Amino acid sequence: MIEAIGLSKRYGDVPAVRDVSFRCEPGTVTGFLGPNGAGKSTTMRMICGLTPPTGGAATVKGVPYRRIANPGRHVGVLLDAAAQHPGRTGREVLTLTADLLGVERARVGRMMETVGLSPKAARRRVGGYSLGMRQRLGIAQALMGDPSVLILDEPANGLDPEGIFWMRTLLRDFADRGGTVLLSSHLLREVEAVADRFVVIAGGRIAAQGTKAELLTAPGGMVARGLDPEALEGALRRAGLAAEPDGAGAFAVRATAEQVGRAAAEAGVVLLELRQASGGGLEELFMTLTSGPQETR
Ligand SMILES: Nc1ncnc2c1ncn2[C@@H]1O[C@H](COP(=O)(O)OP(=O)(O)OP(=O)(O)O)[C@@H](O)[C@H]1O
Repeated sequence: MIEAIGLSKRYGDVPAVRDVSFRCEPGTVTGFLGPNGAGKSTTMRMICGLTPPTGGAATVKGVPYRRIANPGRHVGVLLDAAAQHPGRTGREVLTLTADLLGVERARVGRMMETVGLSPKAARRRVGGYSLGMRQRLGIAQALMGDPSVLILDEPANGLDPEGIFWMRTLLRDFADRGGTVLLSSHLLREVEAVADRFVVIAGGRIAAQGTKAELLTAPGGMVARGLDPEALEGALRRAGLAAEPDGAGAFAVRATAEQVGRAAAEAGVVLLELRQASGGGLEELFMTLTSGPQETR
């Protein structure tokens, strides 16, 4: 289980993460979604004790990560696959990891096989690896200690479609055996097929969270188009409804159809279109939730 409770992080004037709370339960894969710069990496680094939060707290298996003895035996972490030592071979990296965690070296070969790194590839220096190979190596490292929790930041980056399919299967199996998985991506389609729950972050804040069904039926995410867009925007704001231009002349509004309809009627604004943003599926909802201006203050 992973729990983030009101996590916040400021870098000087920049609030990178604001009051982020969510839970990842055993047996599930949680997709942590948001555009670049939304605050995913900062949140994951706080969960893993690498970045101190400005506010809030996080626990993994009930305790702060830094208090877990030999954490690699409980939590597999892959935060930056590109950060491997370029001069070591893949096998050396994994052997060092095994020694560090105190697991038998025989596991190195097994993990190479699990992630699809051939013995030939494992003899090569990491400096010559593609990003996809580094991701596979990073996942092998994360799995080395036979953890029950996996925290992976953009693990699909650099993987080809076959690699993404492989990773999906691996993470699904891991969760089906009772593991807890948190994986981030800026692309919905990379995680949509594997995640049980989604946490969507935009501008450092949680924009939505829940299962696919919950997200698609949740109030909010209406699309409204008015004869006079400015008048509609003013009417929505006066009614206290958050509205963001969708770039195509309409507004994404986090409210119910009734709230939007009443706000328009009270202001005498003619509505040309009013529908659930989720009519276009999760992809459209994700775009709506994350398409607002990424305010940084
Ligand atoms: N060490 C840092 N110092 C200053 N600002 C930072 C630092 N790390 C992150 N930020 C800022 O915090 C915000 C969130 O960044 P973060 O890397 O967490 O986002 P992200 O969702 O992981 O995006 P990406 O996928 O591009 O890494 C951004 O505005 C970023 O510029």
